[in-house]
Amino acid sequence: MPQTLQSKLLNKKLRKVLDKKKELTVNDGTAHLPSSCNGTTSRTYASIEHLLAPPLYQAIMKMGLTHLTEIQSRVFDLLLTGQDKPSIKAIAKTGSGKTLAYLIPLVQLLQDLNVDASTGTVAIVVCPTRELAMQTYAVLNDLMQFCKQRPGMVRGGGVKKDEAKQLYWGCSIVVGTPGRLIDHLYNSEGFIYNKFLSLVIDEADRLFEMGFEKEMKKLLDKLGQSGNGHQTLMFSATDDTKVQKLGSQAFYSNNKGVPVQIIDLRLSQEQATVGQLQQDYLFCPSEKRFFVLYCLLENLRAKKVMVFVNSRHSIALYQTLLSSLHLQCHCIHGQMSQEERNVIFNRYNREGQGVLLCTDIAARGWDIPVVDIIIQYDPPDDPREYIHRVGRTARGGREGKALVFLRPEEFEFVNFMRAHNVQLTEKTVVWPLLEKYHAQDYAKMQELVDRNGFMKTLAKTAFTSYIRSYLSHGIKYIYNKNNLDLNNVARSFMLKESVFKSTHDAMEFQTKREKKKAFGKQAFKKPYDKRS
Ligand SMILES: Nc1ncnc2c1ncn2[C@@H]1O[C@H](COP(=O)(O)OP(=O)(O)OP(=O)(O)O)[C@@H](O)[C@H]1O
Repeated sequence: MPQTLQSKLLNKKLRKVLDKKKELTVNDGTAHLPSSCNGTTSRTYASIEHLLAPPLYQAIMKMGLTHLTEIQSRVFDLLLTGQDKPSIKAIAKTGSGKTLAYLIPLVQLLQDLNVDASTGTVAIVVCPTRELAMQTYAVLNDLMQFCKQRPGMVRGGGVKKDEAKQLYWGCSIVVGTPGRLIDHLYNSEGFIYNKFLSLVIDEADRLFEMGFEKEMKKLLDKLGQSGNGHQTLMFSATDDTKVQKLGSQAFYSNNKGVPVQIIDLRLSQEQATVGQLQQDYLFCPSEKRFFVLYCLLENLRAKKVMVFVNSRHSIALYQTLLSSLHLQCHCIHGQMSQEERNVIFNRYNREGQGVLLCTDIAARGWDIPVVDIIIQYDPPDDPREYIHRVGRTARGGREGKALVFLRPEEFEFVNFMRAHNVQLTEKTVVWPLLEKYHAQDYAKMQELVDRNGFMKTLAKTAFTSYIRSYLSHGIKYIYNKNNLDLNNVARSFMLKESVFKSTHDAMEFQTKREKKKAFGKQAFKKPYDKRS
């Protein structure tokens, strides 16, 4: 499709500004050098003031940013100073400041082009979860507080009509989740994006995985029809060869000759996670898992803790049991209503201590202030998910701890993670002390399940979900069903014995359930609500 006159003019204007900037750029040779402790380089925002429009610089100063992080420095060199407007694939560790690395150049782009509400949307940021979209939108709002343009947000769970109205009034940058973005691109007449220039895909490896790939294809197709040729900026802390193919299609489907640059900060570093993160594992037999979790949480009452659990049923069970002993926990999972999710997300964000029981919807991108420790009670799906989960702590140069529960039979996990550049150290459990101080209270929780029919049903459902998720785990040689003693597993769900006679029975049950899910009415009800 030929370029429109308007977009040509827009690109010409942009090139002029960029040329001017190139002349002004001074590389003092100190960029990218790590500074003392807080994860930033020695390069300051003051030293790049000339590359930034006054309203943007003013906002950056108000946000208290002084130094650039390495990823910011590398991305700005390409997007703020280069003559071309390249597409970028950037991989940098969790908490390294990727959000500002892409948002600052986008806001600067608006100033360079002097766009206004009538120009429509010039840039779109896609995020895999609603909370991540909200968080990114909040940072964007801060950055644009002195700009004349307005940002917008569209996400599952939001009021579609209000979002459409907001788009109609003109949002220069729109942050959103894929399903809702597609919805507006196809159905909202007031959504003007014929001068669209930049697409950001945050948590790119997640967004090109199964489950999102169809939506992403649809999104790219639709944006491709805008005909201008846009840059694509992909960011993540991890990469995956399985999804690389689809990801590279995003670069080339509508780039109209836009060059592609790769920034992979992992190559220069031996560890996949940040240095100030202490990572431990503990061996714990199946039947003792919840007992040990309870003891840990008792001892961590004064800390801010996130506990990753693989099913919402387990979350419901553990939350009820723990609160019966006055150990209050927040919980968040994909089946909660959006309002509930917002309330919990905001409350946990504000609190200085407390426990959040969560599923993997909280694994990626969440920037919660000062989480002290991440506990992976149930196993992560793969090394990438492990890296994102532990990345919720030790952010922005701060220190943090992470602990993963392993059954003794799962010891290979340690070597497996070492092969993925994650070093774990063993934490020993002093069993006699735990028994001495906590066994009595634990017995009270056991009694609660024994006596209460509702709790027993909850425990059975949680157990069933755990077994199903264990049996479908991708790393079979580590999470091996053959060495799973179902009765012992049942004990950590406060049950006397397993619901199934064998793992085979559990598999059968799983198949029936899945068939029902695939062909039942529920499967078609809310296609975009299920994952996020
Ligand atoms: N230049 C900077 N100076 C000080 N703090 C910064 C800077 N850049 C980012 N931060 C802070 O560091 C924290 C982590 O940033 P951000 O959320 O962008 O990380 P990320 O790389 O996107 O992490 P993830 O991969 O987990 O999504 C945030 O609290 C952010 O405000």
